[in-house]
Amino acid sequence: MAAPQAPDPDHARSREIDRQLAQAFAAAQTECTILLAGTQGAGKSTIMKQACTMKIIHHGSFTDEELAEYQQDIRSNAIDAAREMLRALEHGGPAEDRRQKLIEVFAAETLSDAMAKAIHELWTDSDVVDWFLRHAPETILTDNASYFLEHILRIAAPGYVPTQDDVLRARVSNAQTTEMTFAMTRYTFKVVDIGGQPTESRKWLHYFERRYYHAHFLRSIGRLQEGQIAKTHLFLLVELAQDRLRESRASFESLINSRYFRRTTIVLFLNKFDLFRDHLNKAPMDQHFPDYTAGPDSVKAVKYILWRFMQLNHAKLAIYPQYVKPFSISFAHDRSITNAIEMDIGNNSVRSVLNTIKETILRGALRDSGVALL
Ligand SMILES: Nc1nc2c(ncn2[C@@H]2O[C@H](COP(=O)(O)OP(=O)(O)OP(=O)(O)O)[C@@H](O)[C@H]2O)c(=O)[nH]1
Ligand SMILES: [Mg+2]
Repeated sequence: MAAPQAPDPDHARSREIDRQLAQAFAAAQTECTILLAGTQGAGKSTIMKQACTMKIIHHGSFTDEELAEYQQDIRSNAIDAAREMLRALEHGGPAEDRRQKLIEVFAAETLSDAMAKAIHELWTDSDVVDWFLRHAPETILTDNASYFLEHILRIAAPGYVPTQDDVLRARVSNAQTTEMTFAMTRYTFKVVDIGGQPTESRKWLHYFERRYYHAHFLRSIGRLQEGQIAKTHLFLLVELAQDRLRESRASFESLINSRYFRRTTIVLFLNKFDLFRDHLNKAPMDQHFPDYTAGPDSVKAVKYILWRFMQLNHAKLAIYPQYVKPFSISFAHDRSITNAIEMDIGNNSVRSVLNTIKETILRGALRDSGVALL
């Protein structure tokens, strides 16, 4: 009797490759990959968090467990904010006695009750407030430092559970890539946050390289037709911080003119509009852009910045600008906005941006994108 034949490893491998190709082909029909790119701190994870609350859209918020997970990070954000305030006050600020007192309690690493009280006392001191106003722009605190200082007593209280707004304002830099998938009608959106460490930006190109070769391979063996590949959209986040615009413009220019993105839809998010608007009076635009002459009007200033970015689009890609306010919680002063365009900018949410994109895709108005069409 003939001995049973040993399984042919080549055959098994070939079947496995077939299975993977079939899977990739099926996914390519309806999957839309959104790649979040942008310099460190531009707001990629904040958009991710916002998309995450969309995922659980019916609850419209993070769960209590998810909120609680941020407690430590928010407390350390608050300590960092207080340190930043102290550093700024070192340069001739008022209330030197209270500053010294605060430095003493800062010996502890965790946010104690005494520390929170001392921070609160200093931050609400009218001389300190005036001094910060008078010494802007060199004393403008970063991002949401003033928010955490304002809420210091609540954040330090025993049993503190962060609110959704606290979580959106938390700064937790991620070096690792995170992915999230959610469905909208027949599309599956995969949002990929590649992390913004300077060395990580290389990963963007790696990521596209992999997709490029993979899709090319599929097409070359006749499994994919033009337009059937996964749609990949590059969401480029640019923070509207005047002092970081030079760096953002450089990375924008190299990315959009790279061969990988030649057929990719680019959505340019001009982010942190609320901070930009608040800083505009304290830090006039012409300090960084001498040819800008339209004064402290935030809408004109944003349009000018957008124009400067669009000038770098040598490859003439389809770029869709969006102004986004990622926080669903409204800012008190938003109500006073009367200018219709400004209203539009200030009230745009990630959800409406994604909806617009979804509709545009469904209408087929956006060019088919993705590196396989290179
Ligand atoms: N006020 C305000 N703060 C924002 C906005 N977008 C992001 N932030 C804050 O900016 C900080 C940095 O945002 P992240 O989302 O962590 O930035 P990132 O791009 O993920 O940064 P890395 O992970 O370091 O690459 C956080 O404290 C956010 O809350 C905005 O539109 N307005
Ligand atoms: Mg991040």
